[in-house]
Amino acid sequence: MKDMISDHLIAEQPWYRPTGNELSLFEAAYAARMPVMLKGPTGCGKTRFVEHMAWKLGRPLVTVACNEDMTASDLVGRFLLDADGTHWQDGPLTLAARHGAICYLDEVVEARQDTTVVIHPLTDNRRVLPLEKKGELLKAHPDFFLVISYNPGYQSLMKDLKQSTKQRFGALDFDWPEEEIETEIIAHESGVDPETAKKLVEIGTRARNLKGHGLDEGISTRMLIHAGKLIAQGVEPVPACTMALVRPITDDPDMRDALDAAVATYF
Ligand SMILES: Nc1ncnc2c1ncn2[C@@H]1O[C@H](COP(=O)(O)OP(=O)(O)OP(=O)(O)O)[C@@H](O)[C@H]1O
Repeated sequence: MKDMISDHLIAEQPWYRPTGNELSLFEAAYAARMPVMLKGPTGCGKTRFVEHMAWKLGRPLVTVACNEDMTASDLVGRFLLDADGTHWQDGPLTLAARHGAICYLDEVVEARQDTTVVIHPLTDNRRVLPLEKKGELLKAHPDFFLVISYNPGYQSLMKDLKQSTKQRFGALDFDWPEEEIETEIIAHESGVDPETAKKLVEIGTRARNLKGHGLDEGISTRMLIHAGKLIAQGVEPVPACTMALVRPITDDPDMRDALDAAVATYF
């Protein structure tokens, strides 16, 4: 089991460009063992930030992509039957709590509320995880730390975290970086020159202004990086932007025209 957790250690520094004081706030929260919620739209750097922090703090990182079919057993663990009989297998949350990893529950709002409540005893000063089926009360390793991500845009009355869950966390807001910083990120991650990266960011800014006027979500940093990677592969900028930025985000013909026009302004 020790070996399984060492698989989660991050050997090389994941490049992360800070956009504010998030590094020091996260470190302080970690030192205080105050669970952290990263709030922000899809593709704005939350996962990269957690990876960077796990590397910086020297902790293994166990990531779980949450979904509505996920059960408490998927997080905590279950008995498995094999040729030698039954044996217990820790779920990702238990693995992290037992060995002192950072557990990152990505898009936690996707999980049903009856699944999410299993984190409650781990996120207050008890720091325990009851493994009811196994009859074990696991005391979390002193280095165990819980991080969740949450996209406020997706929230609805049907799908939201309970107040009793929210109030266990400190929260850091993530958003699209300032243009200068996002340009640096696009250039670094995709390999395009800074001038092209700047144009992509400007297209992104225009498209983000359409959010709420026909677009559900703005073009993410991730999508701009995709466009940059196609350009770095030798694809002409217009088809690269059409493929990476316009086509994935909307099927509405008027919206596609508006985005195509934004691309044509810069390339
Ligand atoms: N501040 C940043 N420093 C370095 N890279 C960044 C930064 N912000 C965004 N990126 C880049 O954007 C990509 C997408 O970010 P990331 O995967 O962290 O998004 P996310 O917010 O976790 O999205 P999701 O909620 O969909 O998982 C990263 O792979 C990275 O290349």
